Amino acid sequence: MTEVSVHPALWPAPLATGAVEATVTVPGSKSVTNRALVLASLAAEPGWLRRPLRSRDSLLMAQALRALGVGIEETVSSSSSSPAPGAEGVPDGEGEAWRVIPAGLHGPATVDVGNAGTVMRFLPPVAALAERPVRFDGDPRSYERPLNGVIDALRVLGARIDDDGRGALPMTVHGSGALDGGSVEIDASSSSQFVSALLLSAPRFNQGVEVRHIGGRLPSMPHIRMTVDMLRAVGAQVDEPETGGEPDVWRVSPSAILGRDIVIEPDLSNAQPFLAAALITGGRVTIPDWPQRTTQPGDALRRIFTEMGGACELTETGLTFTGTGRIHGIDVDLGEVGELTPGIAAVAALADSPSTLRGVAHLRLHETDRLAALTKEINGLGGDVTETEDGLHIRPRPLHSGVFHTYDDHRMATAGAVIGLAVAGVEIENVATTAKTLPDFPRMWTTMLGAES
Ligand SMILES: O=C(O)C1=C[C@@H](OP(=O)(O)O)[C@@H](O)[C@H](O)C1
Ligand SMILES: C=C(OP(=O)(O)O)C(=O)O
Repeated sequence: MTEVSVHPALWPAPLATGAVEATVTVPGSKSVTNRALVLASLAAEPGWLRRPLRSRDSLLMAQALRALGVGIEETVSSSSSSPAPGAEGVPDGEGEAWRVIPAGLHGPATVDVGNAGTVMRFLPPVAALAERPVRFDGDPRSYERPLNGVIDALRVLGARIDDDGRGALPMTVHGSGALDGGSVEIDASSSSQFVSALLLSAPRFNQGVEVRHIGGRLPSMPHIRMTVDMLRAVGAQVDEPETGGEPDVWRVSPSAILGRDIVIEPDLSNAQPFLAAALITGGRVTIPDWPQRTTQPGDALRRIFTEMGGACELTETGLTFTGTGRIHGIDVDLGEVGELTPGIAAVAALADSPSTLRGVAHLRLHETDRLAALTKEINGLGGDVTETEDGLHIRPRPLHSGVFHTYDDHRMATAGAVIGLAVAGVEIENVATTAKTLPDFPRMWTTMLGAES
């Protein structure tokens, strides 16, 4: 639905000429921003998001919610603007804030999901609470990404949805202004976002929801934890496996959602390429405001990149990661943190020993088939990667120059840039695709390298 550029330019990935020494401020988390937008839109009173991510995925989310009647006002926090009551810990002048003013949700509307999993999965339950039809459409790839868990579940919970029978986009949700809710079984082994989607809107369902996962292994559990934590922070009552509930069952009671004032954490998955730069070049990179406690999967990088050869220190001010220039291979199950796979594969291709990345078969259904794309592109530079049933074997080889294709996948682009630090002549096709979650990536990358010692 959104225009995709036909002849994206090649971006020469800069080669590192020394150890990277930099402090990199990373914009807000996509996953936290888009959950916060949904919850604030369903709330009983206005709320604030401080330091939200402004990227394609979050702007599509905001645009869709506005189309359903929600007011989302963008302001720049400064001493001249009046801070919301209770806004703590955000100094004046520190970036943007979005004020979200909930309203009666209504169609008719068309939602462009782009290729955002969070938009295509989190918004159909919201549309089911709206009056009148809401049509969902998106990039060609969005038609191929699984949505059946959400569509089938919403039908069981009382919604009327017209799709073409494939359980995928495009589709129309015919909302009636309310949804019964109740109990539903889903197979969420292809995406944790099915569970998150149903839970996020559930306080507003007449009977709340009970979601029971009945399929194979559920990926990305930290993202479900994030959903549960954020629901509890807005006053919802949630029973879930990790706090004594039944395994694979989540329950949300009907309740009002409180309007809150929240500061969005930096996106730790988008910190990954910058940490990788320290690891690869034997440098040191600091990411300010790295949270002391978080449900973001990117926090696992502290452990994973340490095992691959670096060291890190988490202080009050942020995370400092230091590399030695020696990179070790790793045998790791990434099922909980699948979105880190492209960046880890890039580092693994430069290591001194082989790696096995497991537990990520569902990545075949992400922005692109990430297992096929990583295999093809790393091998295209002279690498030796093979796909397994649920991941990748990566045997490091001397790599050479070439074009690294991205398949409209932001994390392929940043993975290619990481390889380009160590391999001369790597060109990234369509680096602009990083705009999905990190629009300023090329400038941030060259600024970081400008600070090489
Ligand atoms: O809920 C979320 O914010 C996300 C959940 C994960 O999706 P999958 O469970 O489909 O992998 C993750 O990969 C995606 O980047 C963001
Ligand atoms: C899988 C990802 O995104 P989405 O939210 O579109 O699923 C990702 O960002 O790595």
